[in-house]
Amino acid sequence: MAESTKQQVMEIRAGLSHALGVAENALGRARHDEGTAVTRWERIRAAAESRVRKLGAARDERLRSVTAWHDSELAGLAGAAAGAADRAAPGAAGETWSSWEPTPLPKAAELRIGRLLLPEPPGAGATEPERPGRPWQWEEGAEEPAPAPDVPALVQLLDHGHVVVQGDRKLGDDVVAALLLRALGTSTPGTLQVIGYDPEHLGGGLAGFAPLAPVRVLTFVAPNALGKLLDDLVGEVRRINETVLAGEFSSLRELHAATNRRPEPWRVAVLLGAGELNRHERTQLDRLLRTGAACGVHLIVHGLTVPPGPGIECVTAAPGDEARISSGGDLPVRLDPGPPQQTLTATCRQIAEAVAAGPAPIALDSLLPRPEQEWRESSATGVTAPLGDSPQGTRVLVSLSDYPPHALIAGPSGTGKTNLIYAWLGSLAARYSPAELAFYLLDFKEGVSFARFAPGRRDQSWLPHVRLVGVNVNTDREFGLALLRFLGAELRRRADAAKQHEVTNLAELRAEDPGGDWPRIVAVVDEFQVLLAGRDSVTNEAVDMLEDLARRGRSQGIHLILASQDVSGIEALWGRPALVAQFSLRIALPRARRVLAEQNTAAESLPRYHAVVNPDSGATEANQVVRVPSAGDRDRWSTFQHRLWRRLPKDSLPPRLFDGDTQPRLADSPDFRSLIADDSPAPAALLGETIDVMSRSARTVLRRAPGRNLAVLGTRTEEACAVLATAGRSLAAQFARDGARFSIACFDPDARAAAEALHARIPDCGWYDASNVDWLLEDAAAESTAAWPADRPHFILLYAADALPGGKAAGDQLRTVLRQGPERRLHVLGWWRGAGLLRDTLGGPSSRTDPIGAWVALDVHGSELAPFYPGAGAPNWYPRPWRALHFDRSVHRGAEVIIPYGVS
Ligand SMILES: Nc1ncnc2c1ncn2[C@@H]1O[C@H](COP(=O)(O)OP(=O)(O)OP(=O)(O)O)[C@@H](O)[C@H]1O
Repeated sequence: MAESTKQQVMEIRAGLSHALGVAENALGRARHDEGTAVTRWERIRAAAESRVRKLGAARDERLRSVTAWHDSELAGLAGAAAGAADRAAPGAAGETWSSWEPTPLPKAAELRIGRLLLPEPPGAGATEPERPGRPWQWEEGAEEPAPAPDVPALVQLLDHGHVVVQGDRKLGDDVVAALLLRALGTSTPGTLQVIGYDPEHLGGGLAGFAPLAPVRVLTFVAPNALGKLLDDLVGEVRRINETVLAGEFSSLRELHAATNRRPEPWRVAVLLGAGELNRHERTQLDRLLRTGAACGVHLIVHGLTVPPGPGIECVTAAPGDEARISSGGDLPVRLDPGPPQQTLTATCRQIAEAVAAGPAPIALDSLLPRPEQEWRESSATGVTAPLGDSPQGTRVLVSLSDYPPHALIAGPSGTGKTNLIYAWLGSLAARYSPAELAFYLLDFKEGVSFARFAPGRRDQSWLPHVRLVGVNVNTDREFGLALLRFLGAELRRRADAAKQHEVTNLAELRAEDPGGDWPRIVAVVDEFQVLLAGRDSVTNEAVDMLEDLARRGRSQGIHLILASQDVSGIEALWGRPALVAQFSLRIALPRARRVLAEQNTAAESLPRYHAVVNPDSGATEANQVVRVPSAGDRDRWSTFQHRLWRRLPKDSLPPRLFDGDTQPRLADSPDFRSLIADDSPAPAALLGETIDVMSRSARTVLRRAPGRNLAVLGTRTEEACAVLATAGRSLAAQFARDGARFSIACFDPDARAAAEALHARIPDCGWYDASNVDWLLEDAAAESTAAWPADRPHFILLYAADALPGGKAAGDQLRTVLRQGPERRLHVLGWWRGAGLLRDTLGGPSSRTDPIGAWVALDVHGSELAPFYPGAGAPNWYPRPWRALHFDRSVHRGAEVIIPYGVS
């Protein structure tokens, strides 16, 4: 038993020990599991925390970007609104008072009265703390969103409607003052008139604008005159509708946009508290509210109830954020303070001064049709173009046709005569193409006023209609004659064509010959009194030709415009009543005398920049007052001219420019350029440029015949050398290398350089001076008396022939050459430094002068030339710089003035 008990104990012990081992194992595993679980739990917890953090950051980031987007979107919209407002209210219309100054604008703008208070972005103000609050969520250095721009509160007045101010009286007064000042500051002085009605304060409400009263930019009506004011304004509206808009336009704004004209001022009536209106006043007010704005009549009403309506902006004046404008809906408005007193006074004074100085210029554009309408008119029966507006706002049209055919313009210096001509030509040039209308322009004034129409160094364009421009012609009256002769020739061409087609005037000729070149011609001669000054042959010929052109040009489409500072003193004109009568279109600038009829004094009281246009020889009933736009601005003119010029075909020729102040160049002479080396038996020596419409060269033909020598007379070395150089070069150009012989002899050291220069230009030319000229003369005298003419011509150019050395023997030889040489093809082209010295060479006072068949006189008086001039008289010649008198007895009836070619 004991054994079995022991056995049992052992078994139990073993069992217990086993159980203990198992339990310990289980405990160890459980502990391990617990450790694992704890680790896992901690990991999971850490991950969860990190995710929460990340989600928070992502949420914050998202929130931040949504806020930023919203802010920038709002700022963008506000910026766009501010930009639009800037465009709608540029310069003085929208500038804040701190930097405000008047800036007249080309068209009416909206006017600022305060600031629109746009909704604040949620990021701003109260919501600020919600911006990223944790340091890691806000990037260092990131830009704060820009503050929302200031969006002005604008109201429309000029060319749009009326403004009614209600609410706080004092703030309302500031609004009225701001509106008025901005309206005045954005319009050109004088183009806006203010009429004040202030029964309570008797004008005190507009006291700051008082400087405008003396110049009538501001007028007040009496407390009991509201009815009359409204009646007057209604009357203006009716007149403007009837005569200015005339059914063609629905408003002045439309008229302005279409024609660039603004013939009527804006009239702004400020009604400050009117009490009760009677029925008539109410009706008239309603009419104005309905119809005034189209005619530039606008009302600013303060302290009077006006029901809302189209075109009426209602401003509710209130402090803080309580103000409103009807076009702004519910958006609150913060009103600007009233304009600073100093700004107000200074601006009003400035405007008053400008108005007192006279009306502001009107731009040339107001005369021009739209570009797409240019060159549409036909000149078959005449040319008609506006010259400006009448004081009543209607356009004043000026015509040249069968009646009136020609115009006389007068205006004392500085009254705008040249400007009027520019404006008229511009107005015509825009309407008629160059095929319909051609201009010939001559200005006898010193200066270059017509030069703008021709290509210049700075601007290569020209006015396409212009065929001829003469500037600086004050000393070259002959150029006036040349123009008249040219027009006379054109008149004959037209008359012949008319005869051929059996018609009597240009309109019929054009109908019969549609392919012909028959533009109307308008020839303008500014300061034409210079042409008719003096009792000489130039004046006589000019008046005769003018009379003929004026009489017959009418039906052939040739129109003359003569302009002068003072026509009253032009004897040659008033001595020919028949001539004056043809100039039935009269244009008088302020204070012009005698151009209108005797009793017609309209020009005496004309304001600046105005003219009286009278198409009926100055009869008072035909007066039309016109305000002439300014055509003086070179840039504007140039833009206009370029536009027309670009329409010309590429190969169009520029107009002929005659500038009396510049020396022509031989190299530019078409006659010189066309010379060919054909060994002609009748070579022509060119001498200088003729004063002519075409740039022709004066010439003397040196054929084999007695007397075919040329003498240049006078002491002016440079000019004498220029004439001889032209003659020598042009002759040389007509011969092959051996075709002619040239010899140059020079006896004046001052001329030596020029003589040598010519010598260098002519191949194989002989050179002689005092030391060896005897060889030349001996040889030449022998040739001159030979039995047969030489086989080639010999041209002897003598510089200072009067200083020929060699005494009597040499003198005799030279005489022989002069008398007999030309028949044997020996020609002398000599320079004598005086007409008497030439006479001495020829053998003294009783000698014959016919060996000198042609001469060019420089500083030699007409009377000294008598022996070399046919008939009893002497040519009418007073020396003037760089001009010469040319006479060739084989072709001329009288001498002609020429311009030596510059040395180049
Ligand atoms: N209608 C106008 N509007 C604005 N400015 C004008 C107008 N007419 C003339 N002027 C200006 O007045 C000045 C004198 O004008 P303009 O040269 O045409 O006068 P004028 O009578 O031809 O004088 P002058 O004979 O001395 O040349 C110029 O500066 C010109 O720009």
